[in-house]
Formats: sequence, C-alpha cells, structure tokens
Amino acid sequence: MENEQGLVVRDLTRIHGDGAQAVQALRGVQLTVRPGELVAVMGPSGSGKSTLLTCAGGLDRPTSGQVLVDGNDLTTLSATAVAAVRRRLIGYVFQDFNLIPALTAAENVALPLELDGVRTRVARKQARAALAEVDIDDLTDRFPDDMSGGQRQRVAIARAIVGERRLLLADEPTGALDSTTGEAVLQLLRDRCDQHGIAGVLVTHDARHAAWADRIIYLRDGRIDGQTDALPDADVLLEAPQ
Ligand SMILES: Nc1ncnc2c1ncn2[C@@H]1O[C@H](COP(=O)(O)OP(=O)(O)OP(=O)(O)O)[C@@H](O)[C@H]1O
Repeated sequence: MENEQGLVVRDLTRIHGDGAQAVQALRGVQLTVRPGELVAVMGPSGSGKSTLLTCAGGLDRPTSGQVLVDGNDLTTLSATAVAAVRRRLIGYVFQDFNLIPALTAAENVALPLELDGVRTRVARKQARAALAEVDIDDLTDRFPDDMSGGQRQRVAIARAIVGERRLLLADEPTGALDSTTGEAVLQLLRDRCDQHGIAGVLVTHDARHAAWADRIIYLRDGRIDGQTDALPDADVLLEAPQ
C-alpha cells in the first residue's frame, strides 16, 4: 500500500462499451485531492465528470490507470476488497439522495456499517452521531418520505460520513434542492473536509457551488482542460446583492 493520503488518480482512462459503440469517457486524467481539500469538477454534459467520480469511488472499473484512496489502489484490488474500501473509506452523495424508503433515517445511515459487519447497536450509535453532526438528530426515527428534500440530503450526507470515511464524493448534490437549502448542503460538505480532513470531490454545473471548493478542474472530452484556484469566498458571493 502506498502511503498517499486522500485521492490520487493517475492516467485514468475509461472506455464504455466496445467496437463501434465504444465511447472514451476519460482520456488520461491526473488528479490529486489531499485530506481536507475540496475539489470541484465542472465541464459540459458528457465530458466525463460522473465517470471520473464513479471510478474514484470504486463503483466503476477504469480501463487503465490508477485510483488510490488513502493508498489503497482500487484498480489492483479484488472486487470484494474494493467493496470493503468503498464501505469503510468512501462516502457518496447523489442528486437524488438514494435513500431506502422502508428504512428510517438512522437505519439508512447505519446500513453501510452493518453491511460491513458492525454490530447493529454500535452501527446505530454511530448513525445517530452522524445525524447529529448534520443537525438532524431529531429525525432519527423518521422515514425519508416524511422529510423535506433538504432533510433527505442531510440524511444522505450523514450516511456518506458515518464511521471513518476518508473520501467524500458528491455528484450534483444540490440538484433537487432550492438554492438556500443547496447552499446549506455545500456548507456542510465544506465543513466536513475542513474539520475532519476528508478529501472531497464535488461535481457541479453551477459556478456558485464550485466557489465552495479550494480548486476547480474543468473536464472536456474526458481530459482536464484547465484548473483554477478557489473563486471568491462563497460567503461573499452569498452576501452580494442579486
Ligand atoms: N454506461 C455507459 N455506457 C456507455 N457510454 C457511457 C456510459 N456512461 C457514460 N457514457 C458516456 O461517456 C461519456 C461521459 O459520460 P459522463 O456521464 O461521465 O459525463 P458527465 O460529464 O457526467 O455528463 P453529465 O453532465 O450529462 O452528467 C458520455 O459520452 C456518455 O454518453
């Protein structure tokens, strides 16, 4: 295991399909996200943003290249070992929350721990702690259908940070939310990276959302086409007259 913390992506390529149908979604992407750093990924539709995120999160296998999460090379591990790294170290936040309707907030958040063999009582305790961290410990026993969109996304974030997560991947996490609720969700992601030294990657179409990141990378046709340091402080943008 290499001693590199955070996320390291080297020469990443991903070809979806084969023959005449083959689509080269990523063409040699290099990216390092250090612990505590939040990087935004922007780019036109079809430029490879989601593919980059799913490869970084071990949900998709790259065609070539390396993906290291806290030194664990997802491209050389067995499928079972990748799944274990995913459950223990990687948290995902999606646009549509992906919560299980039949489970309460605490049960949804505890699920990745329980799947990983953590005893139910311990998992539920950690789930309650994660829900408290995103300020919804009063919703522990509530079902997703009885929550607002913002509350559901907080549950999804709690599920993504529960336990000892080291990498937080968010794909348009504010897409289904109004702008105030969306900003609160981004603030939460930012705080997690700052306070817990988690490496974060945020895919977004919105430059105001990208302003929460330390760095923005631009993808075009599967390549990194440019990079900028942080935009003006997000709080300043929020306070600016509309
Ligand atoms: N499972 C798949 N099978 C075939 N082609 C795919 C698959 N997933 C993605 N692609 C193709 O790979 C390219 C990159 O897709 P990707 O979803 O990563 O882009 P994106 O930047 O996230 O787009 P969007 O902003 O629209 O979500 C696109 O041409 C897409 O059609």
